[in-house]
Amino acid sequence: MHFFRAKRLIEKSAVFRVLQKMPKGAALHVHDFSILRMDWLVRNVTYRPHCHFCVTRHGALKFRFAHPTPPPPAECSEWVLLEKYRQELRNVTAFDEGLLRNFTLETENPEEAYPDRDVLWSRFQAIFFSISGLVSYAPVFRDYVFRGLQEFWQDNVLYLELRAELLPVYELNGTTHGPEWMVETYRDVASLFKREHPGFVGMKIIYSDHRFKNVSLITESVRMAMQLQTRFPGMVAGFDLVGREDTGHSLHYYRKALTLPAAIGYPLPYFFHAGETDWQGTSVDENLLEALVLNSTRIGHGFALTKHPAVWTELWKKDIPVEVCPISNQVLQLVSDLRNHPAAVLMATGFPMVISSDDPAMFGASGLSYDFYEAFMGIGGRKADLRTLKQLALNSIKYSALQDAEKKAAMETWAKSWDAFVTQLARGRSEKAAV
Ligand SMILES: O=c1[nH]cnc2c1ncn2[C@@H]1O[C@H](CO)[C@@H](O)[C@H]1O
Repeated sequence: MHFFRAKRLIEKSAVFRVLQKMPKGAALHVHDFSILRMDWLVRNVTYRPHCHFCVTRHGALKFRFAHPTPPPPAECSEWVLLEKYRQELRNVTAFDEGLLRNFTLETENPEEAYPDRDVLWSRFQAIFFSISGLVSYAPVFRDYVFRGLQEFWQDNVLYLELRAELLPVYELNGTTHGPEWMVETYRDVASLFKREHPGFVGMKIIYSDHRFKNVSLITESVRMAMQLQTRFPGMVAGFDLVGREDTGHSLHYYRKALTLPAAIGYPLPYFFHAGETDWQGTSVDENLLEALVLNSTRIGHGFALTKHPAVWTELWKKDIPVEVCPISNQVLQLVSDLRNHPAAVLMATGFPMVISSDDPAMFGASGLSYDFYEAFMGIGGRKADLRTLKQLALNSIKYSALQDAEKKAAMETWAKSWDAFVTQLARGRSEKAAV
């Protein structure tokens, strides 16, 4: 059953409630602006003063906080002050519900709404475009990151690695901040969160750029990744390329840019998206081979991996895990049957993997529990049990970009909460048995 239809049933299940309480370790594959439930953007952010919107030629909503009202952008109608617009509406609730629908891919009938990947990915990109005007406003950005961490922490996740594009963040007067400011802000917000939540380990950034850019732009980004990592070694874990893989450039196309760090003797870690497709034989498949050759630390998705036994074997030898994101694959790659997800083959053979949620807010999910549910009930098969779950949680810390000492500490923290979780689970069982 498609996740959009299964969601309510999942939430009612006893398995899901256990998974929510389970210490899941780390979220290693999540994208910057989709870590926090979208309803916060509607209920909180769009109600802040000076929020403007306009409608682009393609019918997408664009947002901007500004004072005074700036001239409209080229692709847009006039800016409308949202506060004023709402005052004139008869039914604000319906408007807000419409906004929320605009901010997620959720729908009753996904097969009808998204007949193919083109329709789906253009909606997906349009949502990122729309919400970026809200999240990239400096005061919102700080709150967004804090609340995003909170959402994962409440879901019993103690550490995150975030694919972040580090696009400019703006202030009310129109001034903007660059990537350094953003990494500093991520760092400061994460340490504030850590201070307030003992047991939380922190977060790192995987600087990511879009694979529709040409090789010279990506060369600049690779340089930027090295600069950022040199300046913030504890915060910047490495580099990745994001965006739709089959219409974007291949890793091979970027070869010159991506081999630059090695050529100058700088070991820049890579965390490539590769093989995020169920259609064999495209350059997306070849990205797997290229990711291996480029020494990727982990493989994002690796959905196509089982069709390439030689790459599969090599990755295994080098202990390079795949980051499996079941709900994302179902929604974005139109995978209908998660029991036959390639990760089921990988898991049955013991290939290293971690479970992550990619863009939970986009899919109407949150944290990691929904994806763990799909991994446990679908991918893991009939015999998946507490040991399976424990291994997946352990893997998420083992394969993280934490340094050895940090990793050891994270492992200890996680192990304590795991023991408490298992004790509680056993107590629950014996209480049930006594009734
Ligand atoms: O599953 C995915 N595969 C490839 N790119 C993705 C996926 N999810 C999100 N993004 C990309 O990440 C950017 C935000 O960091 C978005 O622009 C989106 O295109």
